Amino acid sequence: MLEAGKTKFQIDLRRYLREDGVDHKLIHLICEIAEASKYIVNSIRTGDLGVAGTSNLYGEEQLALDVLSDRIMRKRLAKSGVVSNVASEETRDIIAVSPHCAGNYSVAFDPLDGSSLVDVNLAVGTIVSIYAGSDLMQPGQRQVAALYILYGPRTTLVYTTGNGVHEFGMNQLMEYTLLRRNIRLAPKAAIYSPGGLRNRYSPGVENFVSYLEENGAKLRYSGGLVPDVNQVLMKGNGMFFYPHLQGAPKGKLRLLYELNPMAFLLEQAGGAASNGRQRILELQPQAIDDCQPFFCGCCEDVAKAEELIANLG
Ligand SMILES: O=P(O)(O)OC[C@H]1O[C@](O)(COP(=O)(O)O)[C@@H](O)[C@@H]1O
Ligand SMILES: [Mg+2]
Ligand SMILES: [Mg+2]
Repeated sequence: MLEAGKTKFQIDLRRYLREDGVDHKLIHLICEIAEASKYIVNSIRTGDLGVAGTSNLYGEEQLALDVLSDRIMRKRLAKSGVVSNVASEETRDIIAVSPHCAGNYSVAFDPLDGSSLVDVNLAVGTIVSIYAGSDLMQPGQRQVAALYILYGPRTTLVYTTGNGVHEFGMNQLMEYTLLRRNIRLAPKAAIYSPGGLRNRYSPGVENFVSYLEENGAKLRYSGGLVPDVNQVLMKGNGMFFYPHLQGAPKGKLRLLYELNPMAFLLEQAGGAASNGRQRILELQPQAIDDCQPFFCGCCEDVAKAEELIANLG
């Protein structure tokens, strides 16, 4: 297997996917998404950082960057020739591209995750979930691939096709080359990222925070799902949660666009992801805008969160 830094040449994403035995249409799709990200990163670096004057399905004000990133992704996917249906956090319905083409894939995505961090110049991302065929309303365990792109000081792409989790970095030529293969999580967290308002936590979640702190876990929270989950994965010993809250029993994060792809990646790294009562990847989505509480990261801590929530709520 190819190793970063152990060969004379950089190993690029397409070559790595081929070596990984990934279906050629899926390779094409992932590489098209990687291409789209070059335009998104350019927009983030130099584009309009203001509001678009519109709102999305969740009633949230859209940034010009939300709208632009969504358009960049949708155009690229529509022209890829291998996509049946797409669903985006920024659009109201599933959009049919070529719904009846056999052998195609369907894609759900969050084009710009962490919009509230744009004005303060913190890291943001794009999250992508891929299914074979045309059905996007399936439990996440049927995903064939998931990935995110992190627009931080460096741009990185982290993917799984069900054969481990691999990280690529964008080089000076804007090509993605291998940084780390087979990223793994330890069983227990040394850092934790708690989302949502703490004074609205349930007793179970409040106890979970105490448990993490008593076990020496340090607070590390940016407010962006992609950088926060990336930190859990790359440090290999973290816990992220955005729980059910008083007044918001389903939390804030979206099953199709955010939780399923992140859960697939975390499980592939030896971690776990739960809504506090059930494995995320087993949940049947009821609507494209379904939200769920989210507890993910090191498997022993996810199990502890489930235990405390079962006992205390
Ligand atoms: O600051 P809040 O409202 O608690 O929410 C933080 C969460 O919301 C998000 O920004 C939601 O994603 P979007 O930016 O794509 O809407 C996550 O990245 C983050 O984990
Ligand atoms: Mg998001
Ligand atoms: Mg978003």
